[in-house]
Amino acid sequence: MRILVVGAGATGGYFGGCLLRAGQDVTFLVRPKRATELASAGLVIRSPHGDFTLDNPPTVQADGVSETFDLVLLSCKAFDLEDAIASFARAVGPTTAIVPLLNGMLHLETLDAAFSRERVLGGLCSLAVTLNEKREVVHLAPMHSLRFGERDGGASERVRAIAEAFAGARCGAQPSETIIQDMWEKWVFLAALAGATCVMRASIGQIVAAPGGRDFMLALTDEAAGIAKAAGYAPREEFLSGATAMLTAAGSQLTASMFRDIETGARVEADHIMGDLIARAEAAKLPVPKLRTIHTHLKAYENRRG
Ligand SMILES: NC(=O)C1=CN([C@@H]2O[C@H](COP(=O)(O)OP(=O)(O)OC[C@H]3O[C@@H](n4cnc5c(N)ncnc54)[C@H](OP(=O)(O)O)[C@@H]3O)[C@@H](O)[C@H]2O)C=CC1
Ligand SMILES: CC(C)(CO)C(=O)C(=O)O
Repeated sequence: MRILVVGAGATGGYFGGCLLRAGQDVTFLVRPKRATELASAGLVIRSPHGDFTLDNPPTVQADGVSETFDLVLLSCKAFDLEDAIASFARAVGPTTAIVPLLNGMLHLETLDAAFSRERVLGGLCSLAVTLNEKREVVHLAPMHSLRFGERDGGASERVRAIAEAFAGARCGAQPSETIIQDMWEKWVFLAALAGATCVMRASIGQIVAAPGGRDFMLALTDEAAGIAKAAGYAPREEFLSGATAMLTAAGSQLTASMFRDIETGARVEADHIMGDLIARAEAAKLPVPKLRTIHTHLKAYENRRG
């Protein structure tokens, strides 16, 4: 299977690197600066599962894309989506499957409009990963998981083929027959985690140790879960109990990637993750005051960045 990983940042570098280490036919679509970094230092991955370096990983830049691929693993941030689509459009042929790893949901519509719905699968990844000052991919905690599947549910030949490609990659990748439900649940979890850690500038453990912190986490989760329910994807009991435990765990050092981005002054996906969720609450006439405040906070941060 010919695999194009769009972006070699935190998530793309991690999952693409695991596939490449397993001997898969992987090419990274990168911009010039990242191409230079990868050519000189290789793709360096630091992980609790073991560090590894891939020297000279195969890369291509947008103007060099001339062939189609079987699988496009899309790992850009939402604010780069249009640019990324233009960059990898020529890699998409009649049978190409696109698996996006972005948080949120709105990108599915953008990808459908660009490539047609049948080429776009559902996808998500759950892990904490970042790039350090040396531009190495740093996997911050052992958890890693990647899900992909047909948006209408069920199994398919192409999903089986993708699962086979991931089989030796040792990065927690699994097919899902409920991928849209999974994506909604992840969005609920992320909205509460990113919302709280960004607005409080603190980890879950630090928030729940503060007066009202636990109640704040529960109320935020409730707001987000209500939106998922109104959209027809009420979070499952098992998900809700696991998520609530993680979002209220005493001493937890858990934060969101959006929090890490704010800490380094980087751009955030405010509209894609929080704004779109609020738009869906509005459509369902649901009051979500806490999520609204968080969105205002993120937009104010963006305004301050200029
Ligand atoms: N980091 C995490 O722990 C997690 C992140 N996510 C989600 O995954 C998505 C990706 O996040 P993350 O990996 O952290 O982001 P990063 O910023 O680390 O990586 C994104 C990469 O995409 C590249 N990119 C953007 N546009 C293009 C383009 N046109 N051509 C080639 N490369 C491009 C960027 O390249 P360049 O270096 O040139 O800017 C960058 O390297 C987000 O939606 C995020 O919310 C989900 C789970 C966990
Ligand atoms: C929910 C979480 C922490 C897991 O992947 C995430 O997606 C993020 O930090 O962006």
